[in-house]
Amino acid sequence: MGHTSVTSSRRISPRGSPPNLRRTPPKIRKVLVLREKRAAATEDQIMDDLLLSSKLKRVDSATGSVSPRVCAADALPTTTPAASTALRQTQKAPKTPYVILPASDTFEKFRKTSRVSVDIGGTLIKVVYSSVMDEELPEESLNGHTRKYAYEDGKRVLVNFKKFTDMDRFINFLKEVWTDRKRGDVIHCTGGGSYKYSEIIMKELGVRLQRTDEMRSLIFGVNFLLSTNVDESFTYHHDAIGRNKFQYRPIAADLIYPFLLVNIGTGISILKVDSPTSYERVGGSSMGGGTFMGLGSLLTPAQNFDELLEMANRGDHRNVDKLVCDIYGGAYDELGLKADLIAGSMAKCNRFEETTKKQQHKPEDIAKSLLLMVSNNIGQMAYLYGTRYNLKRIYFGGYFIRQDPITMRTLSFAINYWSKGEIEALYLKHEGYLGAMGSFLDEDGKLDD
Ligand SMILES: Nc1ncnc2c1ncn2[C@@H]1O[C@H](COP(=O)(O)OP(=O)(O)O)[C@@H](O)[C@H]1O
Ligand SMILES: CC(C)(COP(=O)(O)O)[C@@H](O)C(=O)NCCC(=O)O
Repeated sequence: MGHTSVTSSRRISPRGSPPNLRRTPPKIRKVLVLREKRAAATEDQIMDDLLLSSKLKRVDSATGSVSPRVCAADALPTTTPAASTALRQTQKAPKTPYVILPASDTFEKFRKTSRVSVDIGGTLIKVVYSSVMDEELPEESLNGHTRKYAYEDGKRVLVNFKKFTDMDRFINFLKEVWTDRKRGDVIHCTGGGSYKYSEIIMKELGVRLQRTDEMRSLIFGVNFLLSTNVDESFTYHHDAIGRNKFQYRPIAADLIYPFLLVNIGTGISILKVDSPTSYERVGGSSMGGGTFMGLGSLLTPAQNFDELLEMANRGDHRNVDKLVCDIYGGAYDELGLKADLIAGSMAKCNRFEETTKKQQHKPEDIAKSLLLMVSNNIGQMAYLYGTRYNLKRIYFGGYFIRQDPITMRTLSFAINYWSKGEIEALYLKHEGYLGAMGSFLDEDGKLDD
């Protein structure tokens, strides 16, 4: 595999091995490292801005038309004044991305009682819960929508998003925030853990559990987010500068379908979605986020996902991957394979030969190679399913993505390269919460008590 590698923009010599940072004179190396660090910090800042503001270019996903940078929340219907919130704890505007529920009979009830949902997957516990917000929102946190709008209807119902890696912490958190819960109340649940941990959850929280099928939850979730949150989905353009790397891709509710959803959690589920109620899981793969974490923890000293990802962002995969130029001495022009394409992931790490036996490889380089290997593979698979079902938009969900530049660049490159620009790779702000969001909304789950 590894046909769709994305490599760093440093130029490689056509008939030699690629330049290596370690061979660069120390002074220049220092400058290069500093520059890379600064670039990474800017990237983080851009990602935060992306999630909390609406100052990015908007290109309509269906028509391709570019719209002015209007505010996201303006597109939401106005809410009616708050009903009694006596039972509810109120809170300040969260610092993380949230969704303000639109006014409709369905959501009105969340003003009066708490609604809590959890998606317990193979790795992470994702919680979505409602809260009432008592203060007006600062302009920035409102995705740019005007102060007037914020004052108008006073209290708002927010949907909050939080993830846990630990069951005890998750339970304790809910005990703290879900203060108005009483016996007979329901916690909405999805994911494998909604079976595995049902008894603990019910016993500890003293509530009943209502289960929604994982795939149904994903579709409900993505449908709600795409149709409610104007700036939910975006594209990633690695070669652009600054904010232009990201473009929002709003889409009219009646044009959302059909699309392909590739959910990258511990493993991968691929769904062809024709409508909120008509969908099919057309494929899957075991080479997902769990693989990146598992192999990453075997092969590097990283202590957690964030460290591993950060390592990958510093690494140079060309030290561990065999490129086309390592085999051909340059490009393989007859097949259109560029010299810097990955020919074999981690192929430079084999210790079966005398010449390579004693070679040491940097963990950063291994982490980068691993991330590229997993993302390339997913990108190509997504493209193949997209083509098979003639779908023009592929939404990527799941906590693996983490809006990471390398991951998004690799996925987008693969889709764009193989489909010759016919299929678009799209990302979601609430990528990791599709399942939890869907079960939050589902009224017809199965009660377990
Ligand atoms: N803080 C984190 N801790 C663990 N895994 C993380 C973290 N952030 C991102 N991930 C990635 O997200 C994957 C889990 O994604 P998720 O969508 O929550 O799947 P699941 O439902 O299987 O838990 C992990 O396998 C890992 O690759
Ligand atoms: C079993 C799962 C649906 C569980 O979801 P997850 O916890 O990974 O989000 C998923 O891991 C998966 O689809 N795995 C791939 C299985 C396959 O080879 O089709």
